[in-house]
Amino acid sequence: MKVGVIGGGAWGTALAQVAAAKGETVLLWAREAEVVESINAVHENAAFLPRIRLDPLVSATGDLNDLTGCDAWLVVTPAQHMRAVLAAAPGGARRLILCSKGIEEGSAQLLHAVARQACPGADVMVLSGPTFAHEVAAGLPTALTLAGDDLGLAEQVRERLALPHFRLYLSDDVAGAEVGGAVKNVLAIACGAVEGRGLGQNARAALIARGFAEMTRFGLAMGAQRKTLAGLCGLGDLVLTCSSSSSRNFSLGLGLGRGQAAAELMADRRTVAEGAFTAPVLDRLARERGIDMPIVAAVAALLSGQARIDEVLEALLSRPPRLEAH
Ligand SMILES: NC(=O)C1=CN([C@@H]2O[C@H](COP(=O)(O)OP(=O)(O)OC[C@H]3O[C@@H](n4cnc5c(N)ncnc54)[C@H](O)[C@@H]3O)[C@@H](O)[C@H]2O)C=CC1
Ligand SMILES: O=C(CO)COP(=O)(O)O
Repeated sequence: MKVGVIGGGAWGTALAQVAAAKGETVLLWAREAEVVESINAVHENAAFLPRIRLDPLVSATGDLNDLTGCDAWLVVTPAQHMRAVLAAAPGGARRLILCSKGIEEGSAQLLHAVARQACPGADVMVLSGPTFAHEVAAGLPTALTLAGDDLGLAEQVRERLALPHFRLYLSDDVAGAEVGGAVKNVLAIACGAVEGRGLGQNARAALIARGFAEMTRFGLAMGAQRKTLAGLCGLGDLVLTCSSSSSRNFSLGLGLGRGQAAAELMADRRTVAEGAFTAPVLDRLARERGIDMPIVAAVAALLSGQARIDEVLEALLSRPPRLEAH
């Protein structure tokens, strides 16, 4: 059976390359005809992952029905479009490995809940970690968390995908694996804003540590395990994304920190900065559940245009002192 990849952005394409390197025949569904054409004709996704020559075992289709011949699907759409794409995909029980990072705005649900509703009867797992697509596609060493309720099934997936330079660590904490990736995107916007405003590296380190406290509070409230949040898919991904302008979320924050408006920065953007969509729903969830997430609230206010960078900074820096562990 083939491996299916749903989503022809940078990450879906890099994952297709990994599966092919393991000897799997891969069929990638892409929304854009030019991506399908480019992969099939010249073995490159020039639009989203340029200058990477794809393995001949990777082919592409624009028709979701062609995925019927694939028993495992790597789902790599932007979070906000996952439900619609899965609803349009052919039915039947199969293995879904969710590789996107975010919280659905309308339902305020994590993506594994969305996938279970869209594909009843499917086995749903989550693959997440510190993984810039271009490094993975270039074969550089990377380690990720693969989480599933059934560790036996997760082990079968690991056997099909893992490579010496693509290390998969198993976990049974599906919610924990998802929370880290969703929350770190919002915190990366904050770190980019700190950089853009010229606040220095001490401030960025403080923000990463206090951001991790927010991620942990939220994760525990969502049923995640603390050790998962402290692992690759939580702290690991937070550190990566908060320290590099290769991150789309960090670069969005850079612009905000320099005083540019979110609408201006988001206009004409072809690649996805998930944190911009996760921030408002995460802020709303935190308020509804009484979870203290001041950095997330600051990012949501900046993105909505309700506050300017210096206003959110003043609000954060004037918070009353308290015990660090709280
Ligand atoms: N790029 C990376 O390094 C990594 C990305 N991810 C996650 O993977 C997911 C996909 O991101 P990328 O592959 O980077 O995408 P990308 O930013 O490279 O490309 C944008 C993608 O969005 C799709 N898209 C736009 N509008 C759509 C719609 N209406 N319906 C369905 N799809 C639509 C495009 O077809 C394209 O595949 C995101 O959740 C991201 O957080 C996770 C790990 C690493
Ligand atoms: O999730 C990622 C790395 O793990 C990619 O981050 P960005 O979406 O911010 O580029």
